[in-house]
Amino acid sequence: MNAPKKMVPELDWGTVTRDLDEFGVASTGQILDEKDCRALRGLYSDDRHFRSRIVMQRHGFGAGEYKYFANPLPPKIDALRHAFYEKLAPVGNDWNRRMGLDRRYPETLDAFLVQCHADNQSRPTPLLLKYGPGDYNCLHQDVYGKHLFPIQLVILLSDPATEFEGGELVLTEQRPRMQSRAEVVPLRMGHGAFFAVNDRPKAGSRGDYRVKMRHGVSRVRSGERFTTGIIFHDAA
Ligand SMILES: O=C(O)CCC(=O)C(=O)O
Ligand SMILES: [Fe+2]
Repeated sequence: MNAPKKMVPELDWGTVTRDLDEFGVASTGQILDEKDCRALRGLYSDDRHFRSRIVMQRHGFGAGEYKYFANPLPPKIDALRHAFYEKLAPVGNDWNRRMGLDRRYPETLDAFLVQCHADNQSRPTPLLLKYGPGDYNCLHQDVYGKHLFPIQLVILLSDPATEFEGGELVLTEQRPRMQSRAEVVPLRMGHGAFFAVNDRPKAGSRGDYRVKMRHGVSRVRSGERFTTGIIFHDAA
């Protein structure tokens, strides 16, 4: 008999934490199989799953579109959001301590969301993004109010070998009084990356300093690219 398929894969959290600390971004390895990726992509055209649709060009965000999932979230997304939050909360707490911020994150996502909801940050933020030829996502930060969890996740739902060209995930790190550094994150279908939402501490020769991160997507040169984003704070 086959064992039931686990909803949440085991990740190498030691490596994830180390890469997040050093670079502000960490590859996850495979999180979703091809069937999961196709199933999530398949939800895009059915508006019952979503609370809103954003056409990026209308807001100057880039080109392409995305939709925020409505509650209840797809079970897979909800399971990953809960499980990964618990692994990342200690990293967030360590970052805040090193940046001199008072905010500490509770152990569970539900406890954190109670805090968000108490201040009217209660709209779910996980989203599905769709890019066609020529589309791109300008460098940005997913901040939706005063409650902010400092790390988020994106998972690629299309196959870069066969389904699209271009469309690389790009991150920039802005250092105080220095030029910005860029990082391009190669992703495979079903693989993802954790990255800093905005500020993070960076270890320097004279202690920690604060760097500002932004993320975006370079121009899709051909084909269609889907991703799903898991942000842990809810939105106002
Ligand atoms: O499509 C991507 O790779 C990035 C999407 C994004 O901006 C996000 O998930 O917050
Ligand atoms: Fe984003």
